[in-house]
Amino acid sequence: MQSPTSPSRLCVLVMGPSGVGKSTFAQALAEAMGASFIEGDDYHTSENRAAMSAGRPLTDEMRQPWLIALADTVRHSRGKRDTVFTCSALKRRYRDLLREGIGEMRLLCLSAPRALIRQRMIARKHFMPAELLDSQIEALEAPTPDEYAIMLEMSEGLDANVARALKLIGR
Ligand SMILES: Nc1ncnc2c1ncn2[C@@H]1O[C@H](COP(=O)(O)OP(=O)(O)OP(=O)(O)O)[C@@H](O)[C@H]1O
Ligand SMILES: O=C(O)[C@H](O)[C@@H](O)[C@H](O)[C@H](O)CO
Repeated sequence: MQSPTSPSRLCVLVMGPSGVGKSTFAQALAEAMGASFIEGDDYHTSENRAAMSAGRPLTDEMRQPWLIALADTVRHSRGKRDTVFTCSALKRRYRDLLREGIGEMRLLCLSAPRALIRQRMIARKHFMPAELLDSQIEALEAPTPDEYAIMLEMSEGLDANVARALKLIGR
C-alpha cells in the first residue's frame, strides 16, 4: 500500500497569482516531462466561479472544498504517473492542506510584474477578472525556505523557463 508521504511518482505544483501564466507554463512543462497535467481551476465549486466572475475574492472557507477536491485528484494521478498541476496556492496553509492530501511535491512559484499580468488578464477570455489581481497579490504568502520552492520569473520567456525548471527538478 502506498502512503501519501511515500509516493513513487514526481508531483509538481505550479503556483502563483491568477494570470501569472501557471496554465500555460504547466502544460508546456508536463508535455516536456511526459507527465499528466491537472488544471486546478477545474475543481472550483460553481459558487466559487460565480463569486470570482462577479469580482469577489474567495475566502479561506470557500477555498477549502476546492483544495480538498484538487488534492484528491492529484493524489490519484501521481499514484500512476508523474503529475504537474496548477493551483494559485496563495497561502502557506493552502499549500499545507495540499501536502496533507497529496504527499511530497516540488513547488514552482511563478512571478511576473503586476502590470504585465494585468495586461495579459485583460487580453484573455476567462472567468477571472483583472480587477481581482490586486487581491491575489495581497493574499500571496511567498514560499518559505523550508518549502524548497523554485522561483521562476515569467517575463523571461516560456521555453527558457521550462528548460530551467526541468534542470532544477532533475528531469
Ligand atoms: N510566456 C508568456 N508569454 C505571453 N503570454 C503568456 C505567457 N504565459 C501566459 N501568457 C498569457 O497570459 C494569460 C494568462 O496565462 P495563464 O492563463 O496561463 O495564467 P494562469 O496563472 O493560469 O491564470 P489563472 O490562474 O487565472 O487561470 C493567457 O492569456 C496566456 O496566454
Ligand atoms: O485562490 C484563488 O483566489 C483562486 O483560486 C484563483 O487564484 C483562481 O483559481 C484562479 O487563478 C482563477 O483563474
